[in-house]
Amino acid sequence: MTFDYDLFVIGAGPGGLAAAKKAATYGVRVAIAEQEDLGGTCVNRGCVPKKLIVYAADFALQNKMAHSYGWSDCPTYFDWTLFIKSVHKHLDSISESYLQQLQKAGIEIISERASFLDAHTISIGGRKVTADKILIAVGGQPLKPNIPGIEYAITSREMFQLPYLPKRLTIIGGGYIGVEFSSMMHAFGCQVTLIEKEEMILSGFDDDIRSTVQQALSKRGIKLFTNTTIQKIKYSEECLLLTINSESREIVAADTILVATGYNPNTKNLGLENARVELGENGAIKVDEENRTNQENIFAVGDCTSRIQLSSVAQAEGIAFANTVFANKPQKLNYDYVPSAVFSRPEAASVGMTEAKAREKFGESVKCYYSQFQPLFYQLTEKDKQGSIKLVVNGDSEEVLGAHMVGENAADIIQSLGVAIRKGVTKQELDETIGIHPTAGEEFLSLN
Ligand SMILES: Cc1cc2nc3c(=O)[nH]c(=O)nc-3n(C[C@H](O)[C@H](O)[C@H](O)COP(=O)(O)OP(=O)(O)OC[C@H]3O[C@@H](n4cnc5c(N)ncnc54)[C@H](O)[C@@H]3O)c2cc1C
Ligand SMILES: NC(=O)c1ccc[n+]([C@@H]2O[C@H](COP(=O)([O-])OP(=O)(O)OC[C@H]3O[C@@H](n4cnc5c(N)ncnc54)[C@H](O)[C@@H]3O)[C@@H](O)[C@H]2O)c1
Repeated sequence: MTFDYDLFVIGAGPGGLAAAKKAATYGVRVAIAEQEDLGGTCVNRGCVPKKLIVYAADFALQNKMAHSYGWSDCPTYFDWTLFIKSVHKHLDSISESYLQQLQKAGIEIISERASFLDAHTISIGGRKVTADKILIAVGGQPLKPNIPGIEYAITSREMFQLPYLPKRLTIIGGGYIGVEFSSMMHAFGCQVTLIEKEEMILSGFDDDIRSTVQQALSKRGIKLFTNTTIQKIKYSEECLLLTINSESREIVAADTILVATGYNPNTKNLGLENARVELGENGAIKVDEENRTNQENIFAVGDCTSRIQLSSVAQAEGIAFANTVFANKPQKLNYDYVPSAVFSRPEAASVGMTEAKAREKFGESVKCYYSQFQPLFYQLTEKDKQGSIKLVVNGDSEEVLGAHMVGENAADIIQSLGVAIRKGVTKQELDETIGIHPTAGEEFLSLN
């Protein structure tokens, strides 16, 4: 049987784009369908605009300290509307550059929503196309909990479209998105309340990292409610009123409510039943280690598989898929050492096992090295700004199992350290390494 394409990719986020581009280098005839802008969540309403807002917020934090560094205080004004316009202009230019890259690679771009008619046939823009292999890379979308009045809350998607900064912002969910936005928006002068249902924010991270970030956010003036959920949200002329289910049963007033309680796979109305593709929990596409679904010719990568919902992971899965299927270079990803960072202030980053996970696996032989330090940058001014680092080590082999950090440049430091940890570096080898002084990263080389 002949097909219109060798590979049809649904979704042009980091996963779909990486797979399409890699497959095209192997001489494969590729088409990619995208219903919105090229680049997916990451470029258009995730990592990239988020990091630009982090940079904008850093100016506010640095301005506060500038007088300690000899700069005279002068009035400053932050124009959110102007700033967010220039962010979107930049995002458009990234989408445009993807368009050129895809065209140059000979990949056909179809700017429509795609859905399955059967395992080899896709319906798109009122026509049918066929493909030998199909890759599902449709990402996810924000999950809104079932709370009366939740329709008044916005998601991270709308945060990037805010026409002006709210005076009072309440965030439901103290995970990656909630913590990052609470930190950025507080720096711009918003009164931020963060509500988390667990005992501590940032579930999944090492407990020492969670508590350091939590204390730092509180110290900066973010109002935190943990062990707390929302009973209802009520609209009033002046504001939105949240009734919270905590010991105090307080009512919190907000101008804007951001809900950031997780991401669900985008697998509804995709016609997956027509192709008989099996779904798992919360509609995640079930795949094996080579990203193959239960259908021999259909694969899935990225957030829609709900493995690790990060851009770098989606991208790596896309490349591994193309190498395995089109270049006869079978590639399975190792998910044990995926580094990740929370771009709050202070920044937090992690690679490898948390102390709790390591103890679960290796028991009492696990050794942990923990230190809090005062980053030089803050030493002229805010005396209580603490960085913290932690190494989790297998006591028998001395192998480093995990590294965790809160503080300036944590993401970059952990990323580099991740290479050594993945290669099995021992605590002794770290101790023997000469660092760069004065930096925060050198703290990892002298832990005792
Ligand atoms: C606010 C925020 C901040 C984030 N920050 C970071 C960060 O700093 N670092 C990090 O690593 N990750 C971050 N992430 C996560 C990251 O954005 C995702 O993990 C990543 O984008 C997943 O890539 P993907 O290719 O699986 O899906 P997506 O990027 O979601 O792309 C899927 C694409 O498929 C398209 N699509 C869906 N259905 C169809 C259809 N039927 N037909 C055609 N097209 C379709 C969608 O329009 C979308 O463009 C962040 C996420 C958010 C929301
Ligand atoms: N820097 C980054 O890499 C980055 C940044 C943003 C998002 N992301 C990705 O996007 C995904 C989605 O982010 P997210 O922050 O929405 O999800 P998340 O899973 O990181 O956090 C959700 C939080 O909401 C809490 N929660 C759930 N229901 C609640 C309720 N009813 N009331 C109060 N709290 C509740 C959970 O306990 C959890 O702490 C993440 O899993 C991450 O993979 C990554």
